[in-house]
Amino acid sequence: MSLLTIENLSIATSQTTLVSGVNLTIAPGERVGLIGESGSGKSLTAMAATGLLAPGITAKGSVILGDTQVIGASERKLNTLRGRVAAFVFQEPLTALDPLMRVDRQIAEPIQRHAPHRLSRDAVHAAVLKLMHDVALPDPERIARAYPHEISGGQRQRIAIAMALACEPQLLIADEPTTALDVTTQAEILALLDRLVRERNMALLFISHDLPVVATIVDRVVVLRHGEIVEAGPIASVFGAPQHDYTKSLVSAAHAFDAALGGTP
Ligand SMILES: Nc1ncnc2c1ncn2[C@@H]1O[C@H](COP(=O)(O)OP(=O)(O)OP(=O)(O)O)[C@@H](O)[C@H]1O
Repeated sequence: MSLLTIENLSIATSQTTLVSGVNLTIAPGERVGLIGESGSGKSLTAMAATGLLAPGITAKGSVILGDTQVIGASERKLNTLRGRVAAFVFQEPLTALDPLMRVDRQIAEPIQRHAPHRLSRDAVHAAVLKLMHDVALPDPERIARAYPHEISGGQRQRIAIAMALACEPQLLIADEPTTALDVTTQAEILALLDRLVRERNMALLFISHDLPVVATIVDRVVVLRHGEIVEAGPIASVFGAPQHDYTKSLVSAAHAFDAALGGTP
């Protein structure tokens, strides 16, 4: 059974269709990339997966997350899925973090919200430190007491990942999680996501405009252009023998970049 089944999804404002005819399934433990240029509808598709579209934007078709039809579901129902069935990591960790709250309280919040019973302070603190350890944050006792502006961008993204992991989601949706980071930190965060997804047997929907980045972490890729899927398949075939002109241009741009860096053309 799949974890996420999107069928014939269209997303529109009252004026324009932004996404149309999108089909996408993700099985438990599967890693899928969603790629396309800026504005192609990647984020909207991901938001629709958990019913997070902004007011004034409507989705049609079918989105089944876990065993729930997301389209038309109540906020109350959707809140039981968010965090537990699917959790998000966004491009800019500061959007997920409250600038005025210490890191430990922010990680504690989803732990407490989803706990089946009230947890003691010590139990919450231990759970926070465990998550910080899982995302390989150095000096967790210090960082736990810090405010977001007192830590690096890479550390902030690790905190955002820890918060996403708090409720042990079956599907992690990572929307350009490394785009705002420098190249070295980008590689570290990718390696971390790769390890966490493997160790926790989570499924991954990884969104990026960057084909080489996607290729390092997913098995299968779906290419969006102007709100429609133009190509989909295992990473080796999409990379090795792209069919659509747009995908061909993405692949040759990636090869050209590689060649410029002295890699294999
Ligand atoms: N709230 C909104 N109201 C109107 N249009 C929107 C809204 N959100 C997104 N759009 C439009 O929908 C299209 C798809 O947006 P989306 O954010 O999904 O693109 P994307 O592929 O994720 O791009 P990026 O890589 O830049 O994040 C864009 O043209 C965008 O301007």
